[in-house]
Formats: sequence, structure tokens, C-alpha cells
Amino acid sequence: MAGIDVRDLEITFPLYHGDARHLRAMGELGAGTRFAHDARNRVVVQALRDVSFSLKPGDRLGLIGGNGAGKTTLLRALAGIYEPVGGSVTIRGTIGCLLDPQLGMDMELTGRENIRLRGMFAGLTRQQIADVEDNVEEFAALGSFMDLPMQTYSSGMTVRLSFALATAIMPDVLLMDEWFMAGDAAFRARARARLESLVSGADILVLSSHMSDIMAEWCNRLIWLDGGEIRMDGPTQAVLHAYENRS
Ligand SMILES: Nc1ncnc2c1ncn2[C@@H]1O[C@H](COP(=O)(O)OP(=O)(O)OP(=O)(O)O)[C@@H](O)[C@H]1O
Repeated sequence: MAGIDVRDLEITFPLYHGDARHLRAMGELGAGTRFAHDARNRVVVQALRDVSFSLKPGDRLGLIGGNGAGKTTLLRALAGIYEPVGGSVTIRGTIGCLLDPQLGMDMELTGRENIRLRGMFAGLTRQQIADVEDNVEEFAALGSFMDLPMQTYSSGMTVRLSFALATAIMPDVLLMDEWFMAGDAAFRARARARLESLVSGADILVLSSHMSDIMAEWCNRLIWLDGGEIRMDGPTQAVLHAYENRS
């Protein structure tokens, strides 16, 4: 059964260009601030701290919060891209990521080769891979670019291929950043229907968005992140209401 357990998660980033004296003078370094020293005495920014929650099948979690609150960092930690500095992240089930269009793509390979490789990693049969290939080719509509290296693609073409591929294989846990719902109007309309079937098919959804209407429509629980910490965790409407009326 799919599940997510996050316990006391802490993620920090070293600030190689950070000026510790300046931060200290501004009162920004030390207890109660976002900046600290790590064990090697480097100045670090605490992107996430003391983050704990569990998700079970049927949970549709939205992450909200202002710029720099830690939403992207949390999605990336769930995807296994960032290692926790403290605490733990446990995921049960297969993960589908709509986080970064180049994630998991080898830009030196063609679009078609990337599709086949992803299918093999996902443990699909030869026939299933052929089906995914047809499906992605039709949706991405890249014509002869399908057989050219991805480094020759425009950014819009890369988004179309990675979106089509990430939504062609149904995961247990779907992680999604809101900008995947951006793009030009024609693409958005086609993408929306495809996303809706993926969202309803996945056991667990974690979505980061600034759009309240998307949250209200797709999520049954929200976590409000503020300065890298959980400020509120509860049913969508209650958290949205508090977030929109924050002081
Ligand atoms: N690679 C990095 N190096 C240094 N600091 C980083 C890095 N990535 C994120 N941070 C810092 O971690 C904190 C959380 O950033 P994050 O991108 O997770 O926020 P966010 O909630 O997704 O913001 P936004 O809504 O603006 O995308 C910020 O203070 C940011 O400056």
C-alpha cells in the first residue's frame, strides 16, 4: 500500500557566497533565524526544519506558502533529489515526478530513446513500452524531433515531451509543481484532461501551487509552509481561509 512518512525533516543549503559577518550584524544568524552554522562551520540556510507528516492512499496534499517557504525543497526531498540533513523521508510505492522538465532525461539521447529508457526503468514489458511510446508521441506532437537528441529541443518542446512521458505511466505517488500547469493556452487545455485522469488514478498526490482554485479542486489537505516550517496542517478550506487572512 502506498504511503509517505516524513519525520523531523531538516534540509539545509550551504551559502558559499554568504557573508557571516553581514548576516550577524543584521541579526539574521543564530537561534530563531533561517541562517545557521553547520558542523563544518559553513553558513547554511535552513530550507526546511522540523517537518513531519504522513500520507496514506486517498490523500491529496497541497503545499502553500510564500516565496522561499520551502515548497519546492519539500517536493524535491520527497522525490529523493535532496538528502535530509536531519530526520527521514520514507516512501512506499512508485513515484511519478512533474517537477522539472529535464529531470530523468538524458539530453544527449533522442526523445524516443528517453521514452524507452524510462519504460525499462519502470519495469514495463516490451509491449507496454511500445504503447507508452505511441501515447507520448501522439500527445507531445513533436514530429520528426522525436528522433533527434533532446539538446536540439526548444524549452517548450522539452516540457511537452517530459509532461507526456511523466503522465503516460501511472505512479502510486504523484509529485507535482504548479508550473507544469502553465504553458501556452492550447497545451494547457490538452494537458488538463490528461492530468485529471492521472491525479484521480494515483494513490497519493502532493502538489505545490499558489493557485487557490486548483488547491480547492484537487486537494483534501493542505500544509502551509512558512520560513521552512509547518505553520498549519489541515483540511483544504480551513488552511486556505487562514492563509488568505494571514496578518
Ligand atoms: N540550491 C539552493 N541553494 C541555496 N539555497 C537554496 C537552494 N534552493 C533553495 N534554497 C533556499 O531554501 C529556501 C526554500 O526555497 P524553496 O525554493 O523551497 O521555496 P519555495 O516555497 O518553493 O519558493 P517559491 O514559491 O518562490 O518557488 C529559500 O530560502 C531558498 O533561498
